[in-house]
Amino acid sequence: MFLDALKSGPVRALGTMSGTSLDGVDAAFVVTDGAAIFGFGGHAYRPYEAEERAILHAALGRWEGLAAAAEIVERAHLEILSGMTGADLVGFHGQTTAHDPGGRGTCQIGDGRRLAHALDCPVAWDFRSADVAAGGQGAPLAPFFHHACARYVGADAPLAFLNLGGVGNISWVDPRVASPAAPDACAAFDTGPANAPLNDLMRQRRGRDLDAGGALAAEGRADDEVLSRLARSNFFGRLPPKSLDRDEFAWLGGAVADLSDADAAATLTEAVALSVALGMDHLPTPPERILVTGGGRHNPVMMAALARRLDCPVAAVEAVGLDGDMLEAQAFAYLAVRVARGWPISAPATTGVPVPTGGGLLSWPGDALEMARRARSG
Ligand SMILES: Nc1ncnc2c1ncn2[C@@H]1O[C@H](COP(=O)(O)OP(=O)(O)OP(=O)(O)O)[C@@H](O)[C@H]1O
Ligand SMILES: CC(=O)N[C@H]1[C@@H]2OC[C@@H](O2)[C@@H](O)[C@@H]1O[C@H](C)C(=O)O
Repeated sequence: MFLDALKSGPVRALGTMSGTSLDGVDAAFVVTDGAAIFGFGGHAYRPYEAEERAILHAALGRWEGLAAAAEIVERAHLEILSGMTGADLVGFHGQTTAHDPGGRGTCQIGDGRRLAHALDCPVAWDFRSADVAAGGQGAPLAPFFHHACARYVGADAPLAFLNLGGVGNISWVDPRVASPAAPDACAAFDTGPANAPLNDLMRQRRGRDLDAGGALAAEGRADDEVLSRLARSNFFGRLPPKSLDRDEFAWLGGAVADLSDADAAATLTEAVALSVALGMDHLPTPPERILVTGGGRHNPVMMAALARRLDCPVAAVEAVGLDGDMLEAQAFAYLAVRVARGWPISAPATTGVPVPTGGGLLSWPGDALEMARRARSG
């Protein structure tokens, strides 16, 4: 069985990600023992349909009344995962609808017990709640995986992974340190807004999901006043660890309201690079280079702005043979194995949790039956 396989070495873990940009579900295999990565496997993507996306959008910022959204998340995951056979364990990220680690906590939807039952496979899920309950930010959680990636690709000096999804986050990792939970192995934080404000602008003004290829931003000029206002935001002066809710920089939408479509897109694109640049001083040492992952790396205007504003080389993660469309799904495959082993998935320098902390729930195929039996008898 799975636990025996885990004792004897690497397993095939299948991770999923449904991120803040709400475009769809990514799923990807990683072969790992929860420490080292031994290889990557197949992957798949299941976009949310327009109707599903509308319901998920309406769920953002909400803490209750989320049954319809949770059902969509579970159904979409079930569809994609049932077509991917051979997993020993699934790492189900679910969907964050609201995130306020210093206040109400974090709201994660999607029930891993149902998936475990339907897929007949153990499922690790609800990765963030325990970290928040222990006083951490609950995010970012990818740093331990990024650390393993740096070792997998043979890096021999500190480098940084910059994820540009809806929100931006950066992991500084030192591959010379063996354990990701060691104090000097990783440092991470959310950098600020990434594609979320730009996507929202495109939806409102152009009825599109994104500024494909940065085409609209390329026609415009970034507005210095809006960028200066952004730079004055308290968020950038705050020391890490720190994490963001998707819509914490939603005011940017109002700030560009009087600009032309192209200038507004150019400003929101430049805002991403500016936010990252403002975070660089918070890294322990200058990284050898920054490897960009997530959808933002497909936007050449955003990538050019980063290259212009940062003092170190910037490249997409493909430069070291990784897959930037799947890295987050792979992260939750890797973290699932750590959850199953009872190993930490976060540390003081990644989420601000007081000590390296495990977390995540592990559900087995029988758990949903037990849950239903209890509900009937109770
Ligand atoms: N070809 C492209 N041109 C411009 N932007 C793109 C392109 N492809 C993707 N993007 C941007 O990347 C976004 C998706 O990024 P990604 O899948 O990394 O986000 P996510 O995982 O949902 O978010 P997060 O990492 O914040 O949870 C899209 O919504 C879009 O804004
Ligand atoms: C609360 C939450 O879901 N945060 C996400 C979000 O999307 C990007 C950024 O904000 C990051 O903090 C995190 O996801 C990545 C995968 C992480 O935990 O590393």
